[in-house]
Amino acid sequence: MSQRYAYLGPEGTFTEAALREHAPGPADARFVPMTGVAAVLDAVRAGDAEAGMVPLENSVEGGVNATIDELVNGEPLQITAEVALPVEFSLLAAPGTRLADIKRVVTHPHALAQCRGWLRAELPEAQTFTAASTAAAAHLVAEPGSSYDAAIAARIAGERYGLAAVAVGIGDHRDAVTRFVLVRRPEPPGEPTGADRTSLVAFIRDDHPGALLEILSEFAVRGVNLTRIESRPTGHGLGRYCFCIDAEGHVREARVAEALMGLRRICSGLRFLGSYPRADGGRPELRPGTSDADYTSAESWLSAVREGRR
Ligand SMILES: O=C(O)C(=O)Cc1ccccc1
Repeated sequence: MSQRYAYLGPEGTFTEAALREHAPGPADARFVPMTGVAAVLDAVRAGDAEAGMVPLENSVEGGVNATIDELVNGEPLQITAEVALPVEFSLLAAPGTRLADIKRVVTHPHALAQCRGWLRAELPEAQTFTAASTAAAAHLVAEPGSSYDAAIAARIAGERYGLAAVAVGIGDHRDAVTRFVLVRRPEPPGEPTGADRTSLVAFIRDDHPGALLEILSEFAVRGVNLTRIESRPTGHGLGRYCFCIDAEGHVREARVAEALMGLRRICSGLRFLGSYPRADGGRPELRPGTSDADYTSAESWLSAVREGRR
């Protein structure tokens, strides 16, 4: 059966480029553009798509809240793959438009944040507006009688919507990288590759001194390195946060499994978001005593103690 991949559309988004990098066109795959992150995730939840690609975080601007909040609060989904993509932003407008003509610029909030310095220097008078994606912004600019003069998007979006590049490479950080994730309905995680990441959301049981330290300790004592930790409001009152965590390793590895069980005991809620191969291929540096073999040997020792075999 043909696999349907939903993605943050319309055609020409960076997310589409990430999806094409992940699934470079098995003949039977269908890529389905959606109008927003929530629509992508809902299509997967409803079974209208087998998988969905959405942006998760950027090396300059941090987490994409629309994605994170959906993964934290919506009906559970599981991350099964990630793609890290360098992004290059272009200023796109109707052919013949000069920089001096541009008064109203539209794009995705993350693109805006990453081109702020360039806009301040080159278009200090321009008003900025946001759209559901960079390609959605390009589409808006291309509409007849559009109220926007230019969009910030991938150059390919300009080609797709008949816009010309007024400026290219306008991001403030040349080496900006965006991380995209492929989500599916919950399923048993794949086998560890040795270079994996585990994502989860931890909810503190009650606000008390050291609550975050307790969460971190569950990883620290088992030698599990974290690659991201971000607090997000739970929506249940000021000062109430959950922690979105990415850790090195796989839930099928003992040290990660034990850390997760520790969190499960001390947190009011714990949402497993997936164990999947890292895009950068990074392998954890194992601390002494934290390998699967060390855990197995400790379990055997405990059994011996309990059975009086010492
Ligand atoms: O995929 C896109 O085009 C988006 O609009 C999301 C986005 C925005 C900025 C950088 C990477 C992805």
